[in-house]
Amino acid sequence: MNREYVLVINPGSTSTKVAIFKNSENVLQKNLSHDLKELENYKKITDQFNYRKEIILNWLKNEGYETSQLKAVVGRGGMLRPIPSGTYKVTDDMIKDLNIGIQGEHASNLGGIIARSIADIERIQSYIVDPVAVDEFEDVARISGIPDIKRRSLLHALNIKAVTHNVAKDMNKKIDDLNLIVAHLGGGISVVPLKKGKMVDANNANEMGPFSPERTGGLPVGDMAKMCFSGNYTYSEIKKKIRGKGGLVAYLGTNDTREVVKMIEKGNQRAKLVFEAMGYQIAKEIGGAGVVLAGDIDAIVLTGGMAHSKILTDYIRDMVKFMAPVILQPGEDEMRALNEGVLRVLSGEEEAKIYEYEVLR
Ligand SMILES: Nc1ncnc2c1ncn2[C@@H]1O[C@H](COP(=O)(O)OP(=O)(O)OP(=O)(O)O)[C@@H](O)[C@H]1O
Ligand SMILES: CCCC(=O)O
Repeated sequence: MNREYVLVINPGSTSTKVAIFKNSENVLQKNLSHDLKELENYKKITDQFNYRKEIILNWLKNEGYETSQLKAVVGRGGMLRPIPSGTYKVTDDMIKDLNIGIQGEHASNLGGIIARSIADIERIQSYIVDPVAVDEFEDVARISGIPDIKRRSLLHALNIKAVTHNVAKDMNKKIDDLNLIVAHLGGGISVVPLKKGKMVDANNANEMGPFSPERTGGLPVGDMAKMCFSGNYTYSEIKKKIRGKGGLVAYLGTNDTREVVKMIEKGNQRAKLVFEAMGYQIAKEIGGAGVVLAGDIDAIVLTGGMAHSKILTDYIRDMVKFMAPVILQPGEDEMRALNEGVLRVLSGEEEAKIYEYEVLR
């Protein structure tokens, strides 16, 4: 049988996106939703490995495909040690770090693990592309204010890099010639200054920066420390408050921006205030990113699911347009970006990186 397809796997917190590509053509794509009750049975995200893998293999079979038709498998890569941008072969040390969650737990840690396991059935190559741990920070961005804690580069690297390539192409420029600010506005928010194509700083969507549909972003640290030691919460409850149950969902009971917009349209003043506060914090973060670029900014790009929301993008645009033109690239095309990372390697345009040789610190 001809091996002509690349299987793309992108695990999210409650679903796994899967796609089959034939060269650049997306032949089939599906969002496989998972039973939340089932997911709650697993202590760690990586414990969901077998459960999600079986669902993916069943989907493949039900759609009439065999693993023997695959030439490669690629997964969204996770919270690895800091590494440069690129396409990586999934290797043993990488699997170890994904399983431990060396920089924390994240659904994308499952991407490489599942990709490797399905690829091993056929003895074909598995890859990850531009994982959330891509690190192009300048050293000055790593200092937090307390020596025990470092500011870390954890960001929506895959979509941000893909969007940067799109914008550069539209502007007929090379990414190395551009200074951009890209704000990925999804379930989590990454605001990133790109200096000549390099992501030299970022807010770390899990811990800092603006609040988002389901995350708190940065908080007043004194009050947070008090809350942690109040005796009212376990560590795991606090973590859930910060990521999963923080942000829009904490104030308004939904993490769906479309629902919030409906509330505002019906005259809900609290929804309006909270939504504007999110826009305000995003715009402020963009302002900070502009300072990182010393005001030399070619464009500000708004991307991710929430960039579909006109009311939000209009609000942000009004606040930041004095800095540079604002470009909208709503949604994300991570599946295509993952496939393209593999195609660049298979065509010989780029060499696959080896994690063990690339770890930065
Ligand atoms: N057409 C739309 N209009 C307005 N908001 C939208 C639209 N589509 C998605 N969103 C909002 O975008 C947010 C989720 O964005 P997205 O789908 O990019 O996130 P995700 O993939 O779940 O998480 P992340 O981007 O952090 O990895 C939700 O609040 C959702 O309601
Ligand atoms: C850690 C950056 C990616 C995400 O927030 O999901």
